Amino acid sequence: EKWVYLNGEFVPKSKAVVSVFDHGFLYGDGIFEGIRCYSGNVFCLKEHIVRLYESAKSIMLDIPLTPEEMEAVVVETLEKNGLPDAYIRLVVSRGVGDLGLDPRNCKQASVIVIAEELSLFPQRYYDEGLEIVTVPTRRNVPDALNPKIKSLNYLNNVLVRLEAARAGVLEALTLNQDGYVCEGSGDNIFIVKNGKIFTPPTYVGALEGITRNVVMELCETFQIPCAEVPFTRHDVYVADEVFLTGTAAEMIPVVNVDGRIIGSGKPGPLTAKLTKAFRQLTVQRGTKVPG
Ligand SMILES: Cc1ncc(COP(=O)(O)O)c(CNc2cccc(C(=O)O)c2)c1O
Repeated sequence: EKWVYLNGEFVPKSKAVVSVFDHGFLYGDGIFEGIRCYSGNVFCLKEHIVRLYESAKSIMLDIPLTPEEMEAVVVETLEKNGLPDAYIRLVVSRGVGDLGLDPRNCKQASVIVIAEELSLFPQRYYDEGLEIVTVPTRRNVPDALNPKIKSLNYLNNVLVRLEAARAGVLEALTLNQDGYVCEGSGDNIFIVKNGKIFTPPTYVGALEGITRNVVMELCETFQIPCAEVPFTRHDVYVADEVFLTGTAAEMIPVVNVDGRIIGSGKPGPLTAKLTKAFRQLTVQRGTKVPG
């Protein structure tokens, strides 16, 4: 049976429970990270931990572990479960309180680390490309809840994923309140046009994805011009290539958006080049799990 790290100890998966008075459950008052381990290498662990503690600071949530201790807990959870390839879900909630909203009544944050096998989209979509649609549900307004905070408030994302499912596709594109393209329900978007790459700036309302940042760094390495500029659905439709990025999704080509065939209708050459380089990085950059 798998082990889950729960508030300082490892418990069997079947016994990994939190209180109904946990404000992560009652109000979504908490933050999380999705991290991936490739052949014993926890990819970009430090970057994920930095984002976790920034999210915590932003919502004034005190994490009862130092970043170094948190990194060690992630590594230990992988070791304990003997998983060389895994998806890690790291959750920190405000913890147990009373039924009132006030977070000051929560004495101790809950810290949970889960390690599971995971593959998000079937392999053939990586080979052939995804079809996605734009959905009516807009992305959260940034000054209501900053999209750079990876919070447990994922109902907006869940509703987007529902609308994708109702449209018969696996992922959706969201717009912000001004009609600019934002991101998918759980991944960032990139478009390629005349050898240049574009991705929405986070102020449009997108999460600052770790994978997104790695791709932008790879563009620098390959001297491919890459800019964070707001763009619209029209720009997506007329792009030469489109792909999505995320820890769960990794890098996945998109070949059809709202019925418009993207470029040749096949995954594009720049997408392939960046994906190959990304794959090489996944076993190089990160923290090794001993044993
Ligand atoms: C809204 C959003 N945007 C972008 C990403 C990609 O960020 P990273 O490159 O740092 O992973 C995410 C994170 N991706 C994410 C989080 C939780 C669940 C799922 C799912 O698809 O089930 C996906 C996300 O939730």
